[in-house]
Amino acid sequence: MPTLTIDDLGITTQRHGRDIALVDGLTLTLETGRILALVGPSGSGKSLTASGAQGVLPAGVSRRTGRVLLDGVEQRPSLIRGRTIATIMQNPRSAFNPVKTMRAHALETLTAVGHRDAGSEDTIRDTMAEVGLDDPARVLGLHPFEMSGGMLQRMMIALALLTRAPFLFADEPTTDIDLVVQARLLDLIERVARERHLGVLLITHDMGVVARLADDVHVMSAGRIVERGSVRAIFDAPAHPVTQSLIAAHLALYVDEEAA
Ligand SMILES: Nc1ncnc2c1ncn2[C@@H]1O[C@H](COP(=O)(O)OP(=O)(O)OP(=O)(O)O)[C@@H](O)[C@H]1O
Repeated sequence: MPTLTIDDLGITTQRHGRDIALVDGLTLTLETGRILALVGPSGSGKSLTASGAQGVLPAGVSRRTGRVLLDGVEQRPSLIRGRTIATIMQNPRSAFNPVKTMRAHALETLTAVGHRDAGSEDTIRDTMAEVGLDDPARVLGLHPFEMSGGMLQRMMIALALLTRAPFLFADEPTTDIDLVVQARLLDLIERVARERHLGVLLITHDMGVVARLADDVHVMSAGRIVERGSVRAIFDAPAHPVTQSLIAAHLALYVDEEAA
């Protein structure tokens, strides 16, 4: 079973001339066919972990340590991006080029990963249908501004699937989307991940999403993983105070919703 390991990742920034650790000695392993949720409070380093593993850090931060291994063999981050790891991001609207159609985006994705051929248009349409986009032929001609956030997020999932990458990083994939559409998109991500046997790193601060989708959970706090376990073990017996407070916040919300 293919595995992807992020080994000893360390990311820093400079403040007042000194190095500050944002991610510190982080190691985790994804397996195909399993969904690993990386949870933690805002600012704990979840997004930097995902971007650092792919070598696409924002300005002002740098990777000091760390390797990415595929089945135990070290990989260059620039070579695994797209080919080994596909990504779904938080704000689909900002992920698309506003002047390009969905067809142009899809063809660009296939070209980038070396899968473009005579059957490309059929493959694209089939994949769009797989993620629930009705009338793919029409949608292929649309620009981002002609589509809803939910449609764009489905298209982003379709682009991720077109790469045929065995691993998927989903960073707060439904944060900017309304609640009903959110639930459908989460179900979709779970369905395609299970059907295609993907190894998923699901970044979220929402324990409801974790309970719904994940197999395993790693909890981050201040740049480190402070607790690891199966979803059941984490919910049944959370050991670290950060895990306990994430679960308490989730249960409080749940009780409020029940009362409303
Ligand atoms: N470009 C940057 N320059 C300096 N510090 C940064 C930069 N990007 C992120 N940080 C800091 O790194 C820490 C981790 O950020 P990160 O975005 O990974 O957190 P997160 O756990 O994903 O949070 P959220 O749930 O809010 O997205 C935060 O303290 C953040 O302020």
